[in-house]
Amino acid sequence: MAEAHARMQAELATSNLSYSIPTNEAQSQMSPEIPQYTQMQEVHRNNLLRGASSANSLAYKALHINPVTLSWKDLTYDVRVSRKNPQTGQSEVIDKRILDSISGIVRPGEMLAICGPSGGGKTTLLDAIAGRIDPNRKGRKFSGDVLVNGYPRDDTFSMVASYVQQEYALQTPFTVKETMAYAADLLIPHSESTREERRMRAENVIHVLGLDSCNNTIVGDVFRKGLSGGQLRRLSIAVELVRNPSILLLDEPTSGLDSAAAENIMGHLSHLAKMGTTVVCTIHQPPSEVWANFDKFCLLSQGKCLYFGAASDSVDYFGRMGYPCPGLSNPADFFLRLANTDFEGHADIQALATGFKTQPEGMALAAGLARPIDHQVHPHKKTNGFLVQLMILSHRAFFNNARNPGIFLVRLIMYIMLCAMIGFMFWDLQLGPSDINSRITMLFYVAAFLVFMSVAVLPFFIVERAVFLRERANGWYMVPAYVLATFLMSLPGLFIISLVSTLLVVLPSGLNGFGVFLVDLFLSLVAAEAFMCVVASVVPHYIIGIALGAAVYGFFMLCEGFMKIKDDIPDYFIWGYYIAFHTYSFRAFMVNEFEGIKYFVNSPQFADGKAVLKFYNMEDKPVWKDLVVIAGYAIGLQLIFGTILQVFHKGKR
Ligand SMILES: Nc1ncnc2c1ncn2[C@@H]1O[C@H](COP(=O)(O)OP(=O)(O)OP(=O)(O)O)[C@@H](O)[C@H]1O
Repeated sequence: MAEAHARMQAELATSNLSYSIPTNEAQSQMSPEIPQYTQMQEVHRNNLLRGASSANSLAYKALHINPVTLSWKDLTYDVRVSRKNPQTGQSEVIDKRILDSISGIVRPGEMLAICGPSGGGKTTLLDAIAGRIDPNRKGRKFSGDVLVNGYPRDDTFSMVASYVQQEYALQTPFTVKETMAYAADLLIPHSESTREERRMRAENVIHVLGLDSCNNTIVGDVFRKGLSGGQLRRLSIAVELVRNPSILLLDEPTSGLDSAAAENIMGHLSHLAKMGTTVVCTIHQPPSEVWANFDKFCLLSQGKCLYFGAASDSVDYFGRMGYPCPGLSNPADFFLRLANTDFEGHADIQALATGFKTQPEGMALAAGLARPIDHQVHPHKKTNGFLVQLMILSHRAFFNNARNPGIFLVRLIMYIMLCAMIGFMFWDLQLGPSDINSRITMLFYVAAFLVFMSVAVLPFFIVERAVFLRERANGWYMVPAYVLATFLMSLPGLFIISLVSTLLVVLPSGLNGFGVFLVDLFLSLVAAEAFMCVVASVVPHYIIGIALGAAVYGFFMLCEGFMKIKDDIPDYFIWGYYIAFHTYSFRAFMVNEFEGIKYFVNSPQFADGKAVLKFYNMEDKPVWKDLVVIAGYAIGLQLIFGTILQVFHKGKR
């Protein structure tokens, strides 16, 4: 027990935020709103601690949550869309109302479910609460206030709140334990915690979400089976819990799960709420077991609020409004049928939305919003510095690359197979006329096709992008730290691929200049990978990215000075010759190979290597300059990649 207390103390000491935590005395002076929370929390805490042998109880206690009341007033969101006018048949541009003056309040210890039919506005409302809607985008109009303990939400919101999105975005090669360890290392300031304390925090969250049994199971991907859907969902929640957020926002936490898994997750969320977390989740159609967990319920349809209040009062409310819920039926199913305007039998949405404001429940909401909040929270930003972030992200990126078969192993095998074929095809080249052709075509193939194969990594970069987006939107780290870490940690794998490829190509064929060949291939692959990063950051789907990458590389191959020598390239394509990094890569391979060849045997056209270079407009082109240009491309493309992430990938829509 003493050990458990020490563990809890350590947990509290590593709290990421400093809040004014209400004392018992302060709590007793709180408004009538608060005792409901504190008593409930206390009872729940005591119940959990009574069975103190359970690891879960201690873990819950160690999750010391600071109370935050989240409220929103009159959130209205219009989007400009074009549609066909049903009367005239002409297309017209209209302002579509996605959210129509939505208000609500959730207090610590409460779990709010935002329900409604598909397209009702649930995700938009959650995004609006979380500040994930960009009000400055063209064609959008957004108004209304979101308040944290009565104060306008500001940029410290990401320190108090965590958002768990619907799609899983986790790095696939890591186990639950490793994923949580990285989350703790990134989110908990190292200046205020020891490594041991961060590990303890991670372990506690693992206990809280019941993930102990799969502690050593990997997330999994197309190559390897890993966690189940329910476990993935819980891990997605767990990584955001590691910094003890006071507010937890979840978009469809049960989507795609069977009813047992859904019930299990909602049970965990309900526990978290009872411990003081303010929980808001969207949910499409909760089964009755899940419905039982909700304290508050909000029903949306066509962006309008049909009900906001205690879940337990909703059946009575709709009965009063003329829609009695049939006995023995799941209230959530009944409400969804009322709100779903796609099918027959729905309620009069406008009448319900207008009527709500005049009913006692609507007036209680308005009164709750007007009342001052008694508990205070003063979050201030406390994050790790650039170097600490760089160190952790580099560590994570290194092992992610090394263990992700799609990023390293599969590519290494592809390169080994292809380069072995090249080696055997061009075995022991001599100095005859046909060998001149063989050397040139081989170097073109290496410069063009080995670079082209970097397209294969794109789908994995798209998966990585989703992880980055989630983490950045939740304020995990700075973009430059992420870009630099991923860039630096891609280098060892690319060097191994380049070295193995060079060994398999240069040694069997007897090409010249092993060292320069290796450096040229390595830098070309680094530039190619940087280009793929840029492509991955701009395309909506990996298939479009592969098509785009293939098209650009195909064009660069055409322009690199082999298919047509530089002087013969038409003027309208000559820019392609200059911008393609393939040009510099191919030229460096050629100069490295031919500059040292003093003669050819029986070759009337080319007396020596220099004559070949002259024919290809490559004479007097120092290799080092081309290598510097390729390195410049790699760095420049990484800078473009970082700028795109910084400016366009803020997690707002
Ligand atoms: N930027 C936008 N431009 C046009 N329409 C939009 C935009 N954002 C949201 N919408 C529309 O607003 C409506 C609400 O979308 P939202 O994703 O919030 O619904 P939802 O209730 O979460 O649905 P689901 O349960 O299917 O996820 C939909 O009809 C959607 O097409």
